[in-house]
Amino acid sequence: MGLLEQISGPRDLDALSPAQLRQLAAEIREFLVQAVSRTGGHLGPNLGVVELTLAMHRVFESPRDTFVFDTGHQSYVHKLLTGRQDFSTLRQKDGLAGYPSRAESEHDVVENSHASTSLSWADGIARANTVRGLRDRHVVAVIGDGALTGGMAWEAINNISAAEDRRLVVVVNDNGRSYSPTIGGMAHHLDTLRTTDGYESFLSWGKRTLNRSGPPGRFAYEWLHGLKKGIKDVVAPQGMFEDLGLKYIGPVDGHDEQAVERALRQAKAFGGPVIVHAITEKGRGYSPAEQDVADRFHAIGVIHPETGLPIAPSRFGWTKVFADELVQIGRRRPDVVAITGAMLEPVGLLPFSREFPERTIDVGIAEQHAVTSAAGMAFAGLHPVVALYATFLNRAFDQVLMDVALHRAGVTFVLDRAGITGPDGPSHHGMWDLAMLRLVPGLRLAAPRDEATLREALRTAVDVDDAPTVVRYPKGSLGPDLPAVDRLDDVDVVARTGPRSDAGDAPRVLLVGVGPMVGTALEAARVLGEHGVRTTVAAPTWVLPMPSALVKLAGEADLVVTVEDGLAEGGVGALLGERLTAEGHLARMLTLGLPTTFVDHASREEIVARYRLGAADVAADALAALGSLRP
Ligand SMILES: Cc1ncc(C[n+]2csc(CCOP(=O)(O)OP(=O)(O)O)c2C)c(N)n1
Ligand SMILES: CC(=O)[C@@H](O)[C@H](O)COP(=O)(O)O
Ligand SMILES: [Mg+2]
Repeated sequence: MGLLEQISGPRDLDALSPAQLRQLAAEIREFLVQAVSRTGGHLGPNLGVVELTLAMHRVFESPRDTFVFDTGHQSYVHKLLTGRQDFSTLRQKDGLAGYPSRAESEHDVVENSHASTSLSWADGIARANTVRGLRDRHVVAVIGDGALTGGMAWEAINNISAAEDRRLVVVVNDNGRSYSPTIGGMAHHLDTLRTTDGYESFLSWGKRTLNRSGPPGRFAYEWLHGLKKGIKDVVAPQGMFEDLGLKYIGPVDGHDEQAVERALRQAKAFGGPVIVHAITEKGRGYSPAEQDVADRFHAIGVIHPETGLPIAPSRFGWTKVFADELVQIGRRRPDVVAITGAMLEPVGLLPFSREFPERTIDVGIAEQHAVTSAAGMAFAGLHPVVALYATFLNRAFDQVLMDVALHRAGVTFVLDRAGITGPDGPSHHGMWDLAMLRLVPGLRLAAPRDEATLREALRTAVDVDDAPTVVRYPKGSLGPDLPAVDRLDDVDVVARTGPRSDAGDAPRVLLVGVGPMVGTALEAARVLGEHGVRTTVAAPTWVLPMPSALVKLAGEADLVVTVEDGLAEGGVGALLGERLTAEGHLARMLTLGLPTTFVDHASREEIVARYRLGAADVAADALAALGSLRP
């Protein structure tokens, strides 16, 4: 029996010797590689925090002491040490969540997975502990160097540093990378702290020299100490954290469990806010990850554990088409620049960055800054394309509204992973974008249904220079093109099914598919046609503002059914309903989409089935609604 199987909770770690802890770390790495290669997940980040997490659980006493993992994608080791060793259903329906989950364990607290929030959470918890007189409880926040580029982290540090009595330990897990290497002044500062080789070797040279010349006198030690302080200011300008009032311990080798323990014990004893700077390596101990220059296996699909090669082909067809079209636009338009929030490759900007490195801007995990900075670039004559995952635009709503839209800035937002995303769970579904963005005056939004409309929408979007434009599309593979059979102004009709339009009094249904749900609408229309229902399938690419042609078409139908993979309340269907009512049409409507709830992790197909968004269910609901329409 291995050591890992004997760990049912953190206190089982207490009796282990340093040698046993090293063995346990090796077992955990082997477990992670085997388990995550079967399900997919955040392998690289977790391989990097094995010793760190072991040390945290030995020095502190979770759940009495609170652990907050920034983003939470690096919490697998924590799960293993807190009674969750069945990873067979990781990120699958009803299985283990890919992030901390309060439903799973009392050891999990923050499950939001949007980066850079951990220090605010930790500040709040520690403040509450102080107010409630719980002076012996500690809060430990683990934040990556990437998450540390986010504005919220600095708002929190500003508060934490002013609170001398707060029992708060900030562990900076510094692997030098977000997905790709972390950028900016903050990253540079950490880099400087990390590369104190000159300083450390000078010090050990000093110690060796003194030792060789016999037992050192007091003077020699004072000389060494003075020298140490002097050089440290020159070689390792660690002043920033300390100038802010935070005690700084480090840098410490994050893969030396005993060294991390020592640093954490020191931090615990200090009694006020402390930063422990740990240097780690993403993907540590698994050579395919260590050698992966792109992202060190940040988030993988199913792979062969021996080789690290993917088992399924690439899943991101929409992203690839965007990537290709943007390069073509970039060749024609020298004013077009691309902005990413630390996700160059996942959002498809790698090809653009290779061809136009000077026109590619990685702002770090800083979506709010990305948006307002884009407004500035638009003002100064550029056309920025801000490429984000849809869910991460949520936090920059105010900037879209007040900086871009109010100033009529020509900025294009490309929202990947819009709608249902799947295994990353509630925080990652990009399901709020349509309901949120419809409130922005002047904003135009396209939800392309296939490759051709994605390319066309992007070209149209970058031509708009006096308003925000948005192109949103889902995660996953791209189906075949769905050409129009007719076009009414700017609304495509992609099918007409059922009896001919002059055939008696057969009911007329308008099915409206939004983006990837056009395929679903087409299939549902085929079923309705077989039931003798005259069905028109409309596929408006530009859904905001609401196209008048769509309102007109809807006004002529007996039943209007809208299908989208965003919120039903407040989405495109709801907006169409409002417009119809405002214009005096009393069409019967079914607005199908996601309920206003947090949608758990599961595959896209399972979520579609759960919320009755598959073609068979759409058709059945439409037929039921028609039944209730009959006199
Ligand atoms: C607001 C927000 N933007 C983007 C992301 C996507 N994202 C997830 S992890 C990650 C990189 C995090 O880097 P770091 O904090 O250094 O952790 P590491 O993966 O290196 O351990 C990014 C950009 C996110 N989770 N939240
Ligand atoms: C964005 C984020 O947090 C990622 O770590 C996520 O898990 C990756 O998901 P994709 O597989 O959709 O890129
Ligand atoms: Mg990092």
